[in-house]
Amino acid sequence: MVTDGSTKQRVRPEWLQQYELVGKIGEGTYGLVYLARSKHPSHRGMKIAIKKFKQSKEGDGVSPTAIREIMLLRECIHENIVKLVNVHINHGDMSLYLAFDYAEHDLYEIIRHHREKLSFPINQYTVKSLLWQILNGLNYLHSNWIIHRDLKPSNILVMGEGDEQGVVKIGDFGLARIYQAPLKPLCDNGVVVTIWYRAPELLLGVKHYTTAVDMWAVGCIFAELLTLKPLFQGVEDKSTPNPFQLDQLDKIFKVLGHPTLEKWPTLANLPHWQSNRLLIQSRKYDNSGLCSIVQLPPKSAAFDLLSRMLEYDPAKRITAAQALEHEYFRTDPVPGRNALIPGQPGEKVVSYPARPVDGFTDFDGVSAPAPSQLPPSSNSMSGSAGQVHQSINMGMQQQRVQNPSMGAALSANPQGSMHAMNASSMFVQRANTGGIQQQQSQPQPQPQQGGRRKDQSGGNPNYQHYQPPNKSRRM
Ligand SMILES: Nc1ncnc2c1ncn2[C@@H]1O[C@H](COP(=O)(O)OP(=O)(O)OP(=O)(O)O)[C@@H](O)[C@H]1O
Repeated sequence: MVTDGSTKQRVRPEWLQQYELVGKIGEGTYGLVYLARSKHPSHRGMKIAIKKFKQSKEGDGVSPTAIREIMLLRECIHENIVKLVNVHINHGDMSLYLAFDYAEHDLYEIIRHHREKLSFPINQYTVKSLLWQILNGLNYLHSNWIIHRDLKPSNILVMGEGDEQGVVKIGDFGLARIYQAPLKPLCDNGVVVTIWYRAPELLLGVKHYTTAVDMWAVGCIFAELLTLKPLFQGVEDKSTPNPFQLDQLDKIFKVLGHPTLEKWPTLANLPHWQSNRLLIQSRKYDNSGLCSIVQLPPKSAAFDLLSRMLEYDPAKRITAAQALEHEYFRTDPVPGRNALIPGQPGEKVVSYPARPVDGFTDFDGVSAPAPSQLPPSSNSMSGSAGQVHQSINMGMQQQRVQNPSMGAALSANPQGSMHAMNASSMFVQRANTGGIQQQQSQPQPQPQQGGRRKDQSGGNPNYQHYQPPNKSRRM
């Protein structure tokens, strides 16, 4: 127990005492992300990202989305997939906390840094290494029947200083699911891929997702790495629950031309193609052409790979496994493990900024007073979490208060319901999960080392006003 000097007592969950909470680093659809440091003697000071999931709307505890994320993540062990190190549940409000290895960067920030602060593009070696590692992680997921479904730059994490510097980690599996029944209709889930990275078959109402939706998103990310600008920036029409998003399709068709039945025979079966064909076909485009946008020679390996990722017909779209074998990765500069170093001697080293941390927002997303205003013994975040714990579900609460451990590890049974495990086993140890075997993909990127240099300032006025869709990304 911790008292904050007021009449209200705050309970400090035991699991939270393993960490020194530093502050909030981001916010997504499903909750807030915090930076913390481990206090454990063997890895004291190690940075951890803690994702707190919002309660489900029904207020009935941990949401199915969160359960899916845990089940998937606990099984996913691969160098290019973000590592889940710990799982906690606060029984007071059934809020869920997932602790991940912390990644200092993500592609959203890296691209933004080049666009807004630097006067040069991302070097070729870095682009290639980032892309190779995204594909390597994705190939692992797809080989294990997992579709990510929400790939976008902010979900592609890149490790900062340390042994894994410059290594890509695919993050945010909140929307992914195992598709053991690949043809199971997913209408009940709604449309899930963020609109700019959304594949055309989804926009036209396809009933069954395939791994090809991820490859489309990777194509969009590849183009964005080259140009520093989202390739298809459609405006989402939020007034409709159906997946048909005309403006997004419009942006795609403007660049790639109209899809045809010749190129995409199953187009005719898509519900929103049938109902909107005349409207779509009445629009005329003087196609700007993909190669002029990305400024790649049409015969280059890079352009060939990009076009195959942006193939209209999902059945013809290149797979992650095929993409890893593409000529693009065999030609100089070959990809490496540390993506954040120059490919060639003499090329500029870029120092990407650390994530901004909002140290005054507590675990409830509520702004706390500055530390100077707090009594010496209080910890604003842990205290606050305890407060939530105390205020909800008193029956369970009283039982829990007597239990020295306020958190508990989670296990999810095959029916998807959760139960708390013995508090003494509250650390979910990946080593014990018997996770999915890592698939070997080749060629393995060659490890490369290198230092960094402070960034070069200089804005690119063309992209000053670029904003991500729906919400601001940070804080
Ligand atoms: N392991 C991590 N280490 C460091 N930062 C992370 C980590 N995981 C997520 N983040 C960052 O936290 C922010 C919010 O992430 P989150 O996954 O909750 O939302 P999102 O991907 O931005 O959006 P959405 O959840 O709506 O898809 C992002 O900037 C993301 O890069």
